[in-house]
Amino acid sequence: MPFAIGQRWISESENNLGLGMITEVNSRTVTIFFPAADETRIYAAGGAPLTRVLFNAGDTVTHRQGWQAQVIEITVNNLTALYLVKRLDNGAEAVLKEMDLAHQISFSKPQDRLFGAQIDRSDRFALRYQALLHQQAQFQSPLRGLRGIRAGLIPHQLHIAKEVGQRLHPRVLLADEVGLGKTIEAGMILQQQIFAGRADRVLIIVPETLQHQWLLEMLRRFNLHFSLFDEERAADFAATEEQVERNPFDSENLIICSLDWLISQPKRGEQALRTQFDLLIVDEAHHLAWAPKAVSPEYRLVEGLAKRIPSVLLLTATPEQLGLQSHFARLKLLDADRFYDYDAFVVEQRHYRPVAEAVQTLLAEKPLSTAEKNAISDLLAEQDAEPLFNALDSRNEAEKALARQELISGLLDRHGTSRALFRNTRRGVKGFPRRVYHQINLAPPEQYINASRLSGENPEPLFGNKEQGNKWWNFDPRVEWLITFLKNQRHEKVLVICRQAQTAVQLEQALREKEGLRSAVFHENLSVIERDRAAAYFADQENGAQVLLSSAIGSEGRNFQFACRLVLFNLPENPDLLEQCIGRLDRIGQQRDVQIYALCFADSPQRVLADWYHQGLNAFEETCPMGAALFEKCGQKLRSFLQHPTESAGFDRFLKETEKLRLQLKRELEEGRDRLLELNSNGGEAAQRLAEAIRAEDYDTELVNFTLNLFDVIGVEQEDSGEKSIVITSTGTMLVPDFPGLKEDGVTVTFDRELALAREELEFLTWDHPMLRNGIDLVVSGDIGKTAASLLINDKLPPGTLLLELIYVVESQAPKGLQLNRFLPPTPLRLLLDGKGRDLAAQVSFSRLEKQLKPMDKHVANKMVKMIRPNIEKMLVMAEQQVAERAKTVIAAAQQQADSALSHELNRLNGLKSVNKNIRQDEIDGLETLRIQSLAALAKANWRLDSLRVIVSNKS
Ligand SMILES: Nc1ncnc2c1ncn2[C@@H]1O[C@H](COP(=O)(O)OP(=O)(O)OP(=O)(O)O)[C@@H](O)[C@H]1O
Repeated sequence: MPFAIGQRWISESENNLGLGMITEVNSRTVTIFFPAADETRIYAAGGAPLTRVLFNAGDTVTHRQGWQAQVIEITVNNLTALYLVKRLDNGAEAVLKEMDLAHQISFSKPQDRLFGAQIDRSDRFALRYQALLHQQAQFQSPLRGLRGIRAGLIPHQLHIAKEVGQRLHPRVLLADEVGLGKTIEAGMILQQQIFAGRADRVLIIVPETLQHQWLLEMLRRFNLHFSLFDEERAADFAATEEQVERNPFDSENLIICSLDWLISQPKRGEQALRTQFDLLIVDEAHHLAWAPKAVSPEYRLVEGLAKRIPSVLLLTATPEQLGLQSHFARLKLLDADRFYDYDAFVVEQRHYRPVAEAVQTLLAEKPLSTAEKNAISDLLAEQDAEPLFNALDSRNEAEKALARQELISGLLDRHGTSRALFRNTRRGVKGFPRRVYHQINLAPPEQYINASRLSGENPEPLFGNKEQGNKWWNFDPRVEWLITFLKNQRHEKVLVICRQAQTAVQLEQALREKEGLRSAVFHENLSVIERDRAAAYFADQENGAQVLLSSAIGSEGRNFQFACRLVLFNLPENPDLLEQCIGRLDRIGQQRDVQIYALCFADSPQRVLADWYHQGLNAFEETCPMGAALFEKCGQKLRSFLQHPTESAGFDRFLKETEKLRLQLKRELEEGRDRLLELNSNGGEAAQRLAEAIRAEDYDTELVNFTLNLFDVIGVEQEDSGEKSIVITSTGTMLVPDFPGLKEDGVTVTFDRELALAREELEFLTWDHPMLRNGIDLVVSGDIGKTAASLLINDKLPPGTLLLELIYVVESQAPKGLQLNRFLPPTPLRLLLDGKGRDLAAQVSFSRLEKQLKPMDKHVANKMVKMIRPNIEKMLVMAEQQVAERAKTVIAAAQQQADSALSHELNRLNGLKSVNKNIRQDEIDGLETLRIQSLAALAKANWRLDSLRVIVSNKS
């Protein structure tokens, strides 16, 4: 092509110079200036490594002033081009001279890049294809959001997380017994929702004492960076002279704040209500008290939020702590349609047994008796159970299993609280240590007797302000006992729980002054930072405090399983609080038996309570799920014994009665409600298999190879640091200025879960890690590897045989809210065409071909592409025709999958509506609209050429 001044060309060997302009031409040389790089090159006119840039009608071009336009027509005048264009900014038509084109140029279509001399390396093309395949696999993987957490693989947690995390808008109460990992479950649900694009904005509301713990857990285990909001932070958004007041909750996407703060500062609660969040988590949700005539402000606030926020997770280990009504009210927050009438709920609770039995038979894969079939038909009155019974008799095992599963989930859904409530118990989760109870009976000091103060459960506050000799810690034998106990166990960490902050503070002083014992205190009058500092001081194994003296607030949520000795200086006032206290130590990760010491004075209310807890409820040595119910039932009698602790008549009988009631309730719960809940909550064998599947993916060679290759191709330096970890650092020669997650001074990464658990400073790499997800994104959304040219060394092919390897991507560009990636993620389709347009992809796999390829010199590649451009263009047309069929099949399968998944959900809701008149029609309509919109969007799904490689054969 002849050169002329003003023409635009690009360098074939130095793409980064941008779009050059010919400034001088003579018979021997051509001079070209590259304004973007401010460089001039002079080439021999004959063999200049330059490619002419000409646009065609329909292409988008950029003017050097920055505006963009679409080419309508091109005319060439005196060897330079004039483009008639339509501006994209204002729609006006204009003439754009070639020399006025922007100096930076980047072709995005692979064929434009190929013909525009922007040919990339073959290894980058391969990386791009692998990245596309992995991206697709990750979108479809059932393990997404579950496998990347820095945590052990515990089946019941994984089961709940998977079951709930994949729902469109999960609204559930996570009520595992204390210390079984509700925080981890909530985090995994959240992670899946984030990955699915369903949750961007998340609000976590927790008690003040747990804010930092949540902040750390989210970061450490899930790589989620939350921001902590309190009054100080919110005050930054106050109105100034220049600005009106802004809503602080609009300023971040992931927010943690305390319930106490939102309640004490009603304005903040209102601001939270005015912000749109996608997901709400409320920890220690038993604080949301509700009674018909006494709705707590906490409940009211969360009720308001739960009405606006589509996904809600409530967490509590003791759901019935404030009574069954409050429990029901909380379930109502989650699903007002399912929990619409308290009386009906109470009746329903009594009728779990036949449901549990029917489910049990189905689970055991035993044939159903006629009576059982009748019972099921009654229970599932709204639907015809007959076809499912017939399917159970079928010979087709898969059909049978499906029918069984449908019956079970139908029964659980409609007649249990199961869809909204998950509860695992220690009984169902193996590997917990024992709890050993020690009742320490002490003689009461005279002061307490004389002052007739034994009628109070904690006498010591009355002796806190007395003159020195009469201060309680100078005569209370519990102090001496504690000192001796601590001295005898110098190397053991001990958690001491008192009822009041004052007791903890005074005890600290006494231990320090009397024996120089180091202790940390933890109570409500300390700031949040001071509390965290105290907890950290206690946790420090080398230089930390031997003992943590805590008021009752230390009994919630905290992780103290590194200690195994609990001293109850005062006894908690109800069985659920007692369980919360013991749960600080008796939690996942506890390696030793938990030793519980209750300090009691003879004939004191504390002694009465201790005996009732121990002999009546057995609540020290075992969890007592029926504790709250028994406390309600026996409360009055218990109070009378507490008021008259010296009158023992009838007390033994009362203890026996309580025990009898407990055993009876236990049996009922185990056969009925709890059995059902557990069946639904622990996931059985499927959960074990899930854990196994994730374990098998840890250290997966595909993952390791891809990651190392990614680092390699991008130019990230890797150094093996032994012990299954690698140090990676950025270099000045990386393909991109920044690699996601790579810090300036490097990062140490590992693929080993155990190592990552033991060494928190290491990044635990899985397909879910941001470094991989963003790294994949970096490759597939950019231009890396969009084109390549390679030599195929194969003696069987005639030299010069041309093959074109094309990667198309089928995708749907629908609004994010439809979350179509679950049905149709960007899906790569590979074609390998020969000159006649035959697709050899099925015969010659990517990896097989890859092994026979050799890189081609860039200069040679550009020359070759120029020469064979007409052939390539013909093959591109043939490829377009061939890919269409395959892409349509992919789209049709996605449509079918979407239809069946969304129709299933719709049928479920319709089914529920027939037993529950309160199911809102608008909810059903909403789901139907979603189904229609999703199918319509999928019908518009399209495909595009993503990348291509020119391959020419040669002899070895
Ligand atoms: N899968 C896991 N791998 C490692 N540690 C875990 C795992 N699950 C839970 N833990 C640890 O066990 C302890 C209890 O977990 P978590 O705090 O989530 O329980 P919880 O049910 O919320 O407890 P609580 O009822 O006290 O609020 C924590 O220290 C947590 O880090």
